[in-house]
Amino acid sequence: MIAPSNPGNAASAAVTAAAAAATATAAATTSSGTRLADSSDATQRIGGQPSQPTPAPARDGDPRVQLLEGVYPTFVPRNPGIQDGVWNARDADMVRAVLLGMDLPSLEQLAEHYGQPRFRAKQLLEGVLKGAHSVEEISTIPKQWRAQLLADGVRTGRSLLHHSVGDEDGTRKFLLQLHDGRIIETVGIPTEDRLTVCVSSQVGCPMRCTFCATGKGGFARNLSAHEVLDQVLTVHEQFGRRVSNVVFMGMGEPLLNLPNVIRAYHGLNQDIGIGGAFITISTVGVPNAIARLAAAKLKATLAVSLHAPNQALRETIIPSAKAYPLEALMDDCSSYFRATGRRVTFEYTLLSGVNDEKAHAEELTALLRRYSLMSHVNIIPWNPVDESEFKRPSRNRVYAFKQAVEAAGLPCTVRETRGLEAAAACGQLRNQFQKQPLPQFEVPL
Ligand SMILES: C[S@@+](CC[C@H](N)C(=O)[O-])C[C@H]1O[C@@H](n2cnc3c(N)ncnc32)[C@H](O)[C@@H]1O
Ligand code: SF4
Repeated sequence: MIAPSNPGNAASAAVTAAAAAATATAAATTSSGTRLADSSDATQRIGGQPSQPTPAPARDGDPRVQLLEGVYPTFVPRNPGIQDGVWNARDADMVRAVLLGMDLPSLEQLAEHYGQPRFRAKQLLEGVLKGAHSVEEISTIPKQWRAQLLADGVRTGRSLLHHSVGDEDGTRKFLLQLHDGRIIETVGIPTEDRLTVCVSSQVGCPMRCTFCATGKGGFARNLSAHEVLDQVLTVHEQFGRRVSNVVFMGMGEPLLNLPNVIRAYHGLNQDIGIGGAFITISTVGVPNAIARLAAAKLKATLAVSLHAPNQALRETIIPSAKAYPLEALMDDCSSYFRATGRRVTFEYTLLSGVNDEKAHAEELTALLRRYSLMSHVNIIPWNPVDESEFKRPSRNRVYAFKQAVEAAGLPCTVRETRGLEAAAACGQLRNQFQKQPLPQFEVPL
């Protein structure tokens, strides 16, 4: 593991400033021009309660990562404040409750708080999973209680469908408007026997990879677990079909939002019924985070966005690589494999004339073989992004690269480009609709 490039305090101060900037600009504008209040203000006023300061999230581990995770509050997290089996929830937590993503014990405590029998907790959960967008629509619970929950500002956690586009190959991209007016992208990718959802983990992304439309669009905040689950429920509803796979390959860097990603994983697994092996978490690399992911003992597949076989080239396309050198990243992948026994996938976005030479393929396979990770290479031909100087490689070039990787004995696939991706790379559609530019700032990794 590398040493931090910035002393902790300086890094913390920088990220705190970034967090404050994100919060200060949290008021957003809808497509119709209506200005929406920052949701933290809105929740503080719910139910006529006096303004309450939002509780600071717990910060264990690396403060550089933790501070970004805490950019935005998670309302009632899974197992909130449970210590020795007792939930020390305050009334203020109740009025901020979001049902989606709460686990059964927490929902039971919510029911008890209102003097309702425990079995009502299951009715709340099932109501939301079956498509209730508002507490009012959960018809299995008493009408009077519904009114009370509504008055207290208890939300289901569902977003508004803002816009959607479809392609003839069946892929559909959805823009979802969140509680605070911000917009995220989610994609449903159907095949005969699968429906995969490509979920976002953040509003924007602070990593600023040079070839990525999301990276160019700035960063606002982390998503809460319920905002990830909502994306999957939306795709399920829109396609009228069971979701089989979830990939964290939409907007954002999941390992900068690890607690919420882990909570979302458990919700996907336990509430929505998606097997852990059918969930993929993709990362460009965040110091200390891969070890924390290993410690969470998920069955998900780890996909690492490598995109270059050496440090010098990687730094030119991924700014955060300067703070997290390739060797340290590979050491962490190796430790992850030893700790979990799970194969790591390496993603390689192929950029014409930048990283697509045969020599790059050979260097890549030599690197992966050195770490003997049972790795698998997934080539992603670059999808054009407006105002970008990169070029998409030709089909011949893509398959020549694949052949060179396979010739060295490593399994390699090419990610099929669906029509929509070719027309609008990840993050680009959202950039067109998020009228208010998001702040740009450095992640002091
Ligand atoms: C959007 S990122 C999200 C997950 C995570 N932040 C990461 O970088 O792995 C998912 C994958 O999409 C790739 N990607 C981003 N923009 C792309 C583009 N315009 N064309 C092809 N792949 C792209 C990234 O390199 C990454 O491997
Ligand atoms: S590729 Fe991933 S890490 Fe890089 S800017 Fe895009 S979303 Fe963020």
